[in-house]
Amino acid sequence: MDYFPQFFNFSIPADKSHPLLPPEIEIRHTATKDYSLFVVSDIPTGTLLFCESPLVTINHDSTPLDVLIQKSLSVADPHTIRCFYNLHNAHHRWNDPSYILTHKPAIQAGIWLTNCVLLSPFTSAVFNAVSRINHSCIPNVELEWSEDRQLMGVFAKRDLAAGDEVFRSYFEEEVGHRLVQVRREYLRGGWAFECGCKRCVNEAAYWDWKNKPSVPGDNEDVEGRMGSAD
Ligand SMILES: C[S@@+](CC[C@H](N)C(=O)[O-])C[C@H]1O[C@@H](n2cnc3c(N)ncnc32)[C@H](O)[C@@H]1O
Repeated sequence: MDYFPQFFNFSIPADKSHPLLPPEIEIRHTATKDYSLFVVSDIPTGTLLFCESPLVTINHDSTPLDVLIQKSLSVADPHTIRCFYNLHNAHHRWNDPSYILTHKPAIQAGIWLTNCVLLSPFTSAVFNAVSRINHSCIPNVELEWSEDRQLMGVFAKRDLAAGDEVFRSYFEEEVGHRLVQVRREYLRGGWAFECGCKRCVNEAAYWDWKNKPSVPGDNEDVEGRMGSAD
């Protein structure tokens, strides 16, 4: 089955409610990162926030990525296709439905690379609600894939307070131990965005301050901010 512009409604999820999320979790628009998930009540460490099955899954072999995506979408139902095209695309900006007819593979690959999660060394997937979770170098949730149930669980890694934004880490733990410059380069290269998490902003400010010739009385701001977290 192929898809046409009339399948798409460009109204990304309405603020607050999302069909896959429990009432304790809301989707909201943010000033700098487009959409994001927030908790509306206190949630203790280890709690399962929600779980979700994949929207689209790909088994990787030597076939080019765009061909694999096209193949998976060709058997997807219209609702899945609409959800897929509503996801964020950090690699390929577009907002004109007719654009899809000429730039389809690039748009699909852009959405895939912006949102995909590895389920195993040879399988990746894109999820509808999990895709709205932004990255932080101090994540407060973690993902756990259940192969038996074919479900992705989102678990609180720390105690969450009502109003907290939900963040996961887009990279392996060892990258999280590296300097801000390395972490940002990793996300720029692989994910096409400049990390604006509080840890990166604070650490980058520290390095800016450390690398510039010292001026008396110039450093209170940075030293004061270094202790805060997401
Ligand atoms: C998987 S999506 C996350 C949800 C996305 N904000 C949305 O509106 O659907 C990844 C995109 O979110 C944004 N993003 C996620 N974490 C970010 C961060 N720490 N700093 C800046 N932008 C971030 C980037 O545009 C990135 O390409």
